[in-house]
Amino acid sequence: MATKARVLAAYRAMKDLGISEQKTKPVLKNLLKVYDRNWGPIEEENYRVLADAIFEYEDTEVMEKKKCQSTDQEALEQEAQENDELERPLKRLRLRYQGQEAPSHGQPIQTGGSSLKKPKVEPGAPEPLNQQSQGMTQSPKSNVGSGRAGPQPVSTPSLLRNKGKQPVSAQIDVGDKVPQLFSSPTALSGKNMLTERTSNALHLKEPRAEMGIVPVPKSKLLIANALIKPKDEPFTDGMPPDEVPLAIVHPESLCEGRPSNANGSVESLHLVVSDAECVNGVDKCVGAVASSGKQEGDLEVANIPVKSPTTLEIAASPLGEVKISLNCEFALDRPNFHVPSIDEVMKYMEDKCLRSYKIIDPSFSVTNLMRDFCESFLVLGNHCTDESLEKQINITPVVDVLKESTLLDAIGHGGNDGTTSAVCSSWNGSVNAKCSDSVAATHVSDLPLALHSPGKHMHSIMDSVDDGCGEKEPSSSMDMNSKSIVVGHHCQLDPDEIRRLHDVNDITRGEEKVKVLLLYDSNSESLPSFYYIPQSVVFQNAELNFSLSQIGDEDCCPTCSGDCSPLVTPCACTCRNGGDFAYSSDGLVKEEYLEECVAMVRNPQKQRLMYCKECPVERCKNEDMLEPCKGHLYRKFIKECWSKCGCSKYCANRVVQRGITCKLQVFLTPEGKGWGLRTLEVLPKGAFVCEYVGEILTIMELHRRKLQGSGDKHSYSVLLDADWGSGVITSEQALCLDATSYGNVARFINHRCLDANLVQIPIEVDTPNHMYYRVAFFTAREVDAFEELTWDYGIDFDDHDHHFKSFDCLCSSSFCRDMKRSNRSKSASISR
Ligand SMILES: C[S@@+](CC[C@H](N)C(=O)[O-])C[C@H]1O[C@@H](n2cnc3c(N)ncnc32)[C@H](O)[C@@H]1O
Repeated sequence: MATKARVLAAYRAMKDLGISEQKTKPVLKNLLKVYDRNWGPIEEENYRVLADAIFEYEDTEVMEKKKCQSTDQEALEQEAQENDELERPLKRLRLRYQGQEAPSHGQPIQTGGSSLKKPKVEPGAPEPLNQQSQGMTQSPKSNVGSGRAGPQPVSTPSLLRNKGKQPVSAQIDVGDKVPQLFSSPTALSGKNMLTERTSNALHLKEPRAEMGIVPVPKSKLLIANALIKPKDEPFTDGMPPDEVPLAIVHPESLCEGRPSNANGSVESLHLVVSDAECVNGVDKCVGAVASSGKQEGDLEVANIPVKSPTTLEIAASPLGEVKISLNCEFALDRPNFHVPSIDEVMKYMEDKCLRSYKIIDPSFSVTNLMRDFCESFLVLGNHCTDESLEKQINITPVVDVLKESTLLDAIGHGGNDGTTSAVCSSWNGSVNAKCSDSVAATHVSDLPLALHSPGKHMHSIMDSVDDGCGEKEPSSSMDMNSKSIVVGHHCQLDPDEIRRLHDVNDITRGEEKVKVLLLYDSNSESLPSFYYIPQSVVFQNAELNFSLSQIGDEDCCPTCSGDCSPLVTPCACTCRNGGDFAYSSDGLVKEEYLEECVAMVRNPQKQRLMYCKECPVERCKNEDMLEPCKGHLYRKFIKECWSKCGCSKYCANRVVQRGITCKLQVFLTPEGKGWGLRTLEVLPKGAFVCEYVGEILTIMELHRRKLQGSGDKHSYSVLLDADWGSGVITSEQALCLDATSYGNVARFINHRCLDANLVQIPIEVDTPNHMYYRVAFFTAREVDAFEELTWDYGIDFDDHDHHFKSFDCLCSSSFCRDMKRSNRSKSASISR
């Protein structure tokens, strides 16, 4: 790009941030000097460096003015500190580009006349003490605010503005055990299969010493981290003293001699780290409570003293519930305090972040920041990846905590999407953000995993939610003050129930490259029990040879390399596809190929049926009185390249084996077909959707299972009969896929007569013997986002002995074979 165009683009970017060209010009000039006219670092991240430098410049100007006005020592000290801070971002910037696009060193950075010395960077040189202590805030959470994983070129808020104060962010240590502060009586008897506690308890690490902050012994810190219930808040009036809400320790019972103030509600919140006497008192009492037993699965509390009088509390459970609670008690000192709307607060915070913390990322939002915060907690707590939790957490503003139902909605019944997160603010100045991962989201819905009333003396806000175990505490037992802690208890579940607990955010439980969502609401029937498997597995005696030796050179292309598709002469694999590639370069089944496959299924004239001499299906039914074969549809195969071929995994002739790539969702069909599968994005014609995965069985075994009766309402089997009729097939060779107990998303695809939007194509990957092949579904036409995906099961609705349990077809296709059948029988009965 020409320099002029680059300059104009930079002006434009700054203008978008409300920075005038006049302000931008001198700073840009200087930055170009600093970077030796190298635009790369300046243009990066939407001119972040430039914006940062302009802000720095403005700050410097303000400081210069201050310097002129202020003469006393204090002002000078402050300036020194601010100068130090000011240098740091630039130092980081410079360090970042050192050795690559290195700006010329040794030049002073001129920002609009104010000369900023470039800090000397000496490798290995110790950093000044205050910088060290600030560096300590650069735990993973330092990046959480910006929602970025990597190091940030722009100073984080805590680095710039938390001048010498105790760090806001807690250091979370995983694996290091500390005693849990709160417990419930049920912990003693609790047999909780799901919440077996591991050593990865989340807790706070003692902050390292900072300038001006006296290190607090760990025991005292733990006390400061204790959740203390405000003494007499309206909802607890009349509550017997022993009815202490779960995880809330009444301060008066803990800190004797510590008086409450006039309104009785503030004093207890004032937990100052250095308040040794009370702290000790609390320590003992809390210790006593803790030793009474820890409820596995409880939320564990990490309470971070921000700076009195504000307390940040984080509660997390091994099930992945994370709750953040911020108590801004100074609000209580103000009689005119009103509860602002969460939207208002978010907006205000975003402006503040923009102004004060110089977060200029246009996608920055406080909600995201909180979500990232919770996500980080879950990541550290679960030892899982960010990716696996990515965007699972929803923050839902809920303001009116005085309405029980609203709060319950926010916490327990967070909405139809199954999420349970909430941000609540209350009249007493506490703000809660709660989020839970998928299991938690599921268990507050109607699925079996549910909350269990912890007993008479302990109440959680969730007690009023039907726990799914038949226990429902009256809502009067609910203590609204306990909202800062929500503790989940779980029923004992049998393995079958556990299987039912599908992760609403990804029913594949990470088995696929993409997540498959479950649209679940509390009115939904439960998802049938099954284990998600991404690839078919062989059951017992199914005769299936996966050995490499059976794949001869004629069945693969060992001499190919890279991608087979650009080859002029089709390779051995593609020869098997009629001498041409079945897939286009973008992975779609080629039009002609697809049309042929579709016609074979849809068009009766083009349908070719093959008849077995001794049909295995009939043999299953009655070997002694063998019925003639009813015919099997001839299908066109696609042969994909495979590991024994010389080409790479990214060869265009490998589509199905790469797995699902589109966004899918399992949902409850409104017509009454049960669960179904739909796409969340537009799919072009010929796109691979998914493979039908299940247990590879002999059809004898399928028949046996059918006779045994699984009790399942639905059937989940597919015959692998595309090559039957070519000779005598033994009972061991006649195979099918059964996805009843083990399967993938395909088990949710419902049937549609004739004009279904998916077509089934048999795929040969690693087994040249067509007794086994993969069953892949491709779109027969372009499919709209949110359209249900269907395929024609090929059911003859007149045949009641079909391997599929008969059902009344609700496909609503105008070609519906079942409808025609029922019309036929209706007209037959009329004519009789
Ligand atoms: C492979 S499963 C599909 C998923 C199933 N709906 C579920 O909830 O798990 C096949 C079963 O779904 C139901 N089904 C599929 N297509 C249907 C249709 N067009 N009309 C009525 N029921 C259908 C039948 O009970 C059938 O046995």
